[in-house]
Amino acid sequence: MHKDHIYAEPLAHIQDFRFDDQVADVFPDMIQRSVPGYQSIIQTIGQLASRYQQANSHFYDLGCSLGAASLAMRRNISAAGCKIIAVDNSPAMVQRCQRHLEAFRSEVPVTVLEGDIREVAFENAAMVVINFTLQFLAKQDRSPLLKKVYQALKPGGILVLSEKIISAHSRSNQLLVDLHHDFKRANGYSELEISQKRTALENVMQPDSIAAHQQRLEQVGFTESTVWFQCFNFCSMIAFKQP
Ligand SMILES: C[S@@+](CC[C@H](N)C(=O)[O-])C[C@H]1O[C@@H](n2cnc3c(N)ncnc32)[C@H](O)[C@@H]1O
Ligand SMILES: O=C(O)C(=O)C[C@]1(C(=O)O)C=C[C@@H](O)C=C1
Repeated sequence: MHKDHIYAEPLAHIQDFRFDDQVADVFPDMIQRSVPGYQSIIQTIGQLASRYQQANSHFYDLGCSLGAASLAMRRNISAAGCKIIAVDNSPAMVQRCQRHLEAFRSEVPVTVLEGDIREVAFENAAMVVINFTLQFLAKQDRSPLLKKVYQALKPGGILVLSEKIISAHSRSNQLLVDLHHDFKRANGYSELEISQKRTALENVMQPDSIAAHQQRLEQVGFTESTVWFQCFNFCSMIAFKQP
């Protein structure tokens, strides 16, 4: 696995963070060392696919990167006529995702689409995963996407939404950010790497609070949702469409 050294040397100009070839090459190492609980979240997505699968339905992985969530779902789907659709708008990610999925054999078909999740049409879904991707959309684009997801879900279907979050209170927010930075230090990132990446993400990633997520989910039709995972300022929620 290629190690992430992208922000290790001082950069004269820190560009906005992009999911380009350089990031795609080190992505498994980067996300593992940056997101507390990432592996548990991926594993649980597999468990949820097993529980919420319905025959003849679609499973979407929106902002799939290298396809970790698609792989976890694929390993756990046994119902007939199911199909996974993984979407990402980064050509660097889509290329590698395709190769990654081809490296393992499975009966469950996966289609990898290069496209913008705001523009792709969804239907007949038993499960939709948006794992650390909604945070990269402009705030005004978040509700329309979630509304489209709600409408595409079959009765009894679920959305898994994982996000970096902010806390409404400044003292708790600062603590969660500090604990996250400690996590990064413990995983070998230097102060320079932490601060340069923070600057790179500043304009491209706008986290919401858990309350804002819950309110938005309710507004688009999800009458029930729950936080099933939180570690520091990272969380994962499940929203249910009534059976
Ligand atoms: C943090 S990564 C997601 C990680 C991945 N879901 C996983 O679990 O390993 C965010 C991904 O969302 C993609 N992305 C961001 N905005 C997008 C959009 N509007 N349409 C499609 N993909 C998008 C990026 O290219 C990137 O690969
Ligand atoms: O490194 C951070 O501080 C992050 O916010 C991690 C985060 C994310 O939450 O999506 C940001 C960009 C990378 O794609 C991987 C993970």
